[in-house]
Amino acid sequence: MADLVSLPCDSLSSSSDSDVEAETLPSMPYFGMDIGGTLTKLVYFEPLDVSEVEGPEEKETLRTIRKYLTGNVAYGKTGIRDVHLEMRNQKLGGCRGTLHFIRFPTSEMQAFIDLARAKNFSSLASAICATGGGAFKFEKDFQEQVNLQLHKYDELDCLIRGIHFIDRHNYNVECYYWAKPPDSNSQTVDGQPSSNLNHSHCSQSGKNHYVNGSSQPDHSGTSQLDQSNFNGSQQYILEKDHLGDDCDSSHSGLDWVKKPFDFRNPYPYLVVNVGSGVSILAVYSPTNYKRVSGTSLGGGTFLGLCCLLTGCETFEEAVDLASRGDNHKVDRLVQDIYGGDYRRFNLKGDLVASSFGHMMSKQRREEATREDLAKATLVTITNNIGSIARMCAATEKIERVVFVGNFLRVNTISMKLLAYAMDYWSYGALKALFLEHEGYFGAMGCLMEYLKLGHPS
Ligand SMILES: Nc1ncnc2c1ncn2[C@@H]1O[C@H](COP(=O)(O)OP(=O)(O)O)[C@@H](O)[C@H]1O
Ligand SMILES: CC(C)(COP(=O)(O)O)[C@@H](O)C(=O)NCCC(=O)O
Repeated sequence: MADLVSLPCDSLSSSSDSDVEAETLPSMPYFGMDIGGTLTKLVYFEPLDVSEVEGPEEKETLRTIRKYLTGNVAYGKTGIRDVHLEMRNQKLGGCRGTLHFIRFPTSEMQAFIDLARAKNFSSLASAICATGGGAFKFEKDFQEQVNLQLHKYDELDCLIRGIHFIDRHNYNVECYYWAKPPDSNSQTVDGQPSSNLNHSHCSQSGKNHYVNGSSQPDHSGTSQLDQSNFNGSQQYILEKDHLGDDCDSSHSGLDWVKKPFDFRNPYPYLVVNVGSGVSILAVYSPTNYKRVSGTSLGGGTFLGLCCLLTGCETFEEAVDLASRGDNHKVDRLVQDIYGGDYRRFNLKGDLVASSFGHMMSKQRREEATREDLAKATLVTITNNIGSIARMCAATEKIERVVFVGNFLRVNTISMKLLAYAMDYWSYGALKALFLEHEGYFGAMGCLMEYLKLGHPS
């Protein structure tokens, strides 16, 4: 089998395509694989025409693989193709085709290896490109059981490359944010108690004054990176009480609305990758980034704790339970401790003072439902991630914070809470951004490595 096959499509594409570098693509099939702590993500590029491939046996095997992947939306009991994320008519290395996005639990890796053997994958390629911790963990299994080498790439390099590639190729659709509705100051959310956040800083421009003479910053959404309260710490003593009625009482952002964001010139920005655990990166250019922090309290923690506390079995079930719960039955609020607001430091009574703080009471434990426990777990993990992200943004002096990772899948509660928290705690200085392909950027970046595509400009 030849290492390189002639391109099935036009091999020399127009010079205006920034992503074209290689004149020949490596052997098909074209896969990028990200073997994460919980989920394995596969990005499969399906060229429009495979007729140029040499050898009838190879052609047949390629067809079988293509038919299996694109003819199904579910694979076995746990594999899923996210059809809604499919990207058609994409040009990669001079070749047009469709990008498909597939995931399965990493715990099912043995079934995947068995499938690769059954589909005779190694007759087509001697190696697959892989990233994520599992690229290291499962390397020997692939080698011994399917005779496939894993070409390993760093997961954070792949993540950044994948973000830039998909954003450029899904222009105007990929990146979005959650915006507060025009009259958000007067709204409460879905009949829920009004606060889910750990901190509150009400905005009433011109009304309240600090002893150093500065007025409290407003929530206009304009950049205020140099403001003293950027990191949410309260360094000033208030001259007077300012917990007025016009404080935003909707502390969950649940009434916020989705809007597109132009991500063409995003630098510098922070990436908060919420997978099993959380990695936080500061990105300064397409090729310059650093990992600034991380936390072990991530998506795996949410799912693990939820399974323990509620007996649920899946992520979808956990999020659904949370959507019907009330965390205030579980969390202790400022008013549970103060009897009302803690006025001196601007903590409203309905803020969470102590996550799960009510659960020390036997009666409260008996009253809390599975839904309440799921919601409290989701809010606790989300707020903690938001808090750490906010501190990293302050330290790095960065305004845009992009949240990715599959923790955000079907999880608008967390997205809106993060959007709200970023905005509120920073007085509008920080903007939380989100990307449609949530957990697939590592796998996309890995496919780019395989195809030897350059960084999009
Ligand atoms: N179908 C699912 N099964 C398990 N976890 C899921 C699922 N969908 C979303 N999640 C959430 O996504 C997290 C994994 O995110 P991901 O970005 O794929 O990370 P990793 O690379 O560590 O696997 C899980 O911890 C869980 O919170
Ligand atoms: C080790 C990891 C990079 C693995 O990535 P994941 O599979 O969770 O996406 C990530 O879980 C992580 O950064 N954990 C937090 C470690 C810490 O900084 O405390």
